[in-house]
Amino acid sequence: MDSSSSSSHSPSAAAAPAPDAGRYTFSPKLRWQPEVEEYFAAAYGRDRFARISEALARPSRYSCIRVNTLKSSTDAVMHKLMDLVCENGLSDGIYGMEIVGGDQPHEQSSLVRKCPYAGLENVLFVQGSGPHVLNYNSQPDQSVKEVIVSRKCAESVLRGAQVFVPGVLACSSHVEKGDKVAVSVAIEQPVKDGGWAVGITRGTVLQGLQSDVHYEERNGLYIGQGTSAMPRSGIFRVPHGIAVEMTERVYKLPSFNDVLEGEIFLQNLPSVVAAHVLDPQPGERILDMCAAPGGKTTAIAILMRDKGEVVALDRSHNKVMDILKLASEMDLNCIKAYKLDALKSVRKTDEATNVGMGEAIKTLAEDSGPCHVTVDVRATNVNEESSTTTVVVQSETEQLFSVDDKNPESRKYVSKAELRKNLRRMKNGPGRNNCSGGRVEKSKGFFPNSFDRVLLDAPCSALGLRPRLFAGEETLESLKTHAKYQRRMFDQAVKLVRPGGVIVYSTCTINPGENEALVRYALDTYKFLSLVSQHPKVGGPGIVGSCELFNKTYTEEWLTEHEAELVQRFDPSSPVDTIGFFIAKFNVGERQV
Ligand SMILES: C[S@@+](CC[C@H](N)C(=O)[O-])C[C@H]1O[C@@H](n2cnc3c(N)ncnc32)[C@H](O)[C@@H]1O
Repeated sequence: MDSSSSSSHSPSAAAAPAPDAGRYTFSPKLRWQPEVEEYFAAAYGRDRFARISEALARPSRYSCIRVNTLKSSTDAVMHKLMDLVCENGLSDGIYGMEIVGGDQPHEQSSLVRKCPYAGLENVLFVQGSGPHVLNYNSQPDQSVKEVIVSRKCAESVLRGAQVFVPGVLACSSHVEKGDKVAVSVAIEQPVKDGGWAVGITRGTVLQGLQSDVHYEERNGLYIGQGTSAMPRSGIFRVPHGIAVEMTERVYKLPSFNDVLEGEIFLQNLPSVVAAHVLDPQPGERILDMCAAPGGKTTAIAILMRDKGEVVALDRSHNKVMDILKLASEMDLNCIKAYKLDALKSVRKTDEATNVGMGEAIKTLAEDSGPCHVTVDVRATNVNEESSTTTVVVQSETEQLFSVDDKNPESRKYVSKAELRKNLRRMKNGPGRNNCSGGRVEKSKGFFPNSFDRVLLDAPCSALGLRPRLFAGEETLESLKTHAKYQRRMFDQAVKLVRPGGVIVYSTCTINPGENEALVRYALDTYKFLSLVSQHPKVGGPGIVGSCELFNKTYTEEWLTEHEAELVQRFDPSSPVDTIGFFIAKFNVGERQV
């Protein structure tokens, strides 16, 4: 759609102080629902919450890289990355630009460095930089062409992406392929009758920086400068593709696309820490309840030296495919990924493991007359927890059949080659994945007490992810809904872990209702759980006490001083400069029957 309306960008209360003519810095103000702001201010104190809010609106100034130590060493990867930084220009533009505040350019040699925290020797940091001052006035007589992008698009660009076609909201009238364009972001603003609106329709024509009556509103919201990859008409006509190749960015982070694939994984530091805190041991059986895209799953498998079993669940088919793809890239064989709603991950004990299989075999035996039935669980696709159980049955006449336990009547001839393949799988372990050609296995769930350790990296409000340019979509009500969902998931985790086992609970949100209040619920509900200390410890303590807000219509219990010291809370405004994240670790004692 190519609207001919001129810019109607709504007034922005998020505007920064007026910049020098043509020089722009990035200084967005993160907006919250007033009731949520009130609640967080009660939890953190107003000043600390303001600092957190400010930090959330910009990206971390470094990239964290986890090394696949089964394929390479941290030292070897460090040297390769240093070479890449120097030779291939991963550091393009990290130097030589004016930086606002104290974050000055680094020496090339210190761009890649080892993570300084004990226990995280498999982690490297690659330095980025910003915020940089943007200057559009190199040719003052020429009017500057502009592109305004959506908030989601801008958040990706701040993390290093290009501007893709669907992300463009508005553009100057005569943009041609190859033109230099200034890129800014349209962020939701409060509207008179309540709620929020972006106030700009896709296809809007912009009048140029100086002549556009609204250009002042975009102060503080410029994210960089780029070269248009197509004319304006294309940007609003084609469905996908790069619209603008960024050449100058307000924050610069080196790009790792297709770099050392399988050897490294770009991952937030707290996520790496969460996998280490779980402390998985080779040979154990681990459950990763909400696993996609598999960042923590693969970290766990590597810590186990690919020995044992990591069961990775996600409710989305495509996301399970992502896990399997990542496991395959990293050459990890101990990961088994299934599509399953984690809220239904406990299988009832009265469903005996092999009922389906037994029935299937009986039916077949009765049907085929006397036969010699061989069921080698390891040699076949048999999976007690899978809904596509396949049993290979060998009759006296050496014929091989597979029987689906959902449909015992069904018999399918299985070639000897297939059986040999299965035997090979038995020898080589469970296989890199349980899907081929896009097929993902579903699971019926797992029996109680069947895992040594469980990681519940819960779906959450994600209010710790950064950069985040708007937070008004979350209300107190929606925050409560996340918390209820997490409790139900935690209930499942408690059933699945064996006595003597471990549960690690984590989220990427700063919301105490999904963090400390979950821990309170866990400890008050399950007396056999104990909160334990964590290694490595990088984050700070949890939040102590409780809150009562809005005439006691909103109350929440958090932690005691002692408990707060045992959890890890990653504050985005701390010098560690990570996303907002929370980790709690529980030891599981004997249940009282
Ligand atoms: C925080 S992300 C997990 C990130 C992952 N642990 C990692 O480190 O790469 C949460 C995931 O939970 C999944 N999810 C949400 N509800 C679920 C459910 N009921 N059962 C299983 N997975 C669920 C989402 O699809 C999403 O991939």
